[in-house]
Amino acid sequence: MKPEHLMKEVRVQDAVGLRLGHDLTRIVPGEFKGRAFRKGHTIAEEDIPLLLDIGKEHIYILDVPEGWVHEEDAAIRMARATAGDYIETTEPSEGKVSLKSTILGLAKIDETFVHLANDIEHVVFSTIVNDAVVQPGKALAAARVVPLVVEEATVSRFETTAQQHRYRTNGAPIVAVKPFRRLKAGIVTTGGEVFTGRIDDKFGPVLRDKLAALGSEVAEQRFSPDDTDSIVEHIRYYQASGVDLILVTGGMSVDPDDRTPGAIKKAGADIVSYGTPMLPGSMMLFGYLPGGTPIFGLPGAVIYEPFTSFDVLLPRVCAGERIERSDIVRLGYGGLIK
Ligand SMILES: Nc1nc2c(c(=O)[nH]1)N[C@H]1C(S)=C(S)[C@@H](COP(=O)(O)OP(=O)(O)OC[C@H]3O[C@@H](n4cnc5c(N)ncnc54)[C@H](O)[C@@H]3O)O[C@H]1N2
Ligand code: MOO
Repeated sequence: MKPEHLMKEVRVQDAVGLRLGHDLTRIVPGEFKGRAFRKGHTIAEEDIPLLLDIGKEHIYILDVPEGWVHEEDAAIRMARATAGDYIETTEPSEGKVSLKSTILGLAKIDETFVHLANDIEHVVFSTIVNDAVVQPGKALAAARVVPLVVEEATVSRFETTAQQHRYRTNGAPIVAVKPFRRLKAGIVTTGGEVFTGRIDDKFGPVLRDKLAALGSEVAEQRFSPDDTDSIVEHIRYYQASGVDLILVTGGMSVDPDDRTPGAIKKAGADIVSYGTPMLPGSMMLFGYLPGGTPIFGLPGAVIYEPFTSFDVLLPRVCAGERIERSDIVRLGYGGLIK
């Protein structure tokens, strides 16, 4: 049985008093795109001109038989099967249900599931990318099916795929948001030109803004000449003062005065990676100090470029994720920003 045989087609002029089988969309370029009539709306005499304006000479009156699922019910079930922590689902509109964040946090989306789901014929499960920073109200995913009604098997296959995913991953979320922790960061700003006051420091304000945007803060900023032992001393000071995160700025590339990577190593850090296959931000270093405090070596580009490898890794650190070398290796693909 084809879906079109499940629906009764009625001329709009004959539809007064009947209930609409699905949302009807109106598009006026530059002005409006949205729902003009809601599913279930009882058609009145005065609706007929607008129905004709949006190109409807006939409408569907729907009677969904056993074994078939209306697009709205399908979308609701798909959203329910995938929504995890800090996600709210919208009412269906034009057959679509969105999964929106209720908080500021890190988007967690399982890419493997998304591909498996969209391999089911008629399923549309569209998401943003994993590990993006999301604001409250931001949609992470939207679910719908293509025809107005689908076979029950389509929806139940989607639900089973979601269940199997949970089983396979020990309950990992399909679409969820991880809240950020409130971290206190200590900054060590290197560079003789800043230390001696030849130029004004630009790293402090940039890092304060980036941390504040994620709900964290700078506890203190200390300045150091390009001297390994001095940098190590500042790192140790922050370790003793118990900050959650240490950011060492400048001196990350190839000049003889670039001491930062050596100093971070000398402070005892386990270096996850010096070098990040993203541009800009390729000279970034990331590691963990004994005791587990994450430490970044930040290249000069962070004060100039709005989006670098630091903007990819900082949110993950704020969300409490442990960064492995494989996470950094994967940044190369799609990592050429500029
Ligand atoms: N021959 C090569 N040159 C460069 C390489 C390379 O691999 N080979 N890498 C490039 C990349 S990528 C970057 S990023 C930059 C900068 O690296 P550094 O982290 O070593 O930056 P610095 O040399 O310390 O400073 C560069 C520039 O930025 C100014 N600066 C630094 N800190 C501050 C501050 N706190 N406030 C204001 N301005 C600051 C500094 O005065 C310099 O003008 O290297 C590329 N070059
Ligand atoms: O480390 Mo640099 O940030 O690639 O410009």
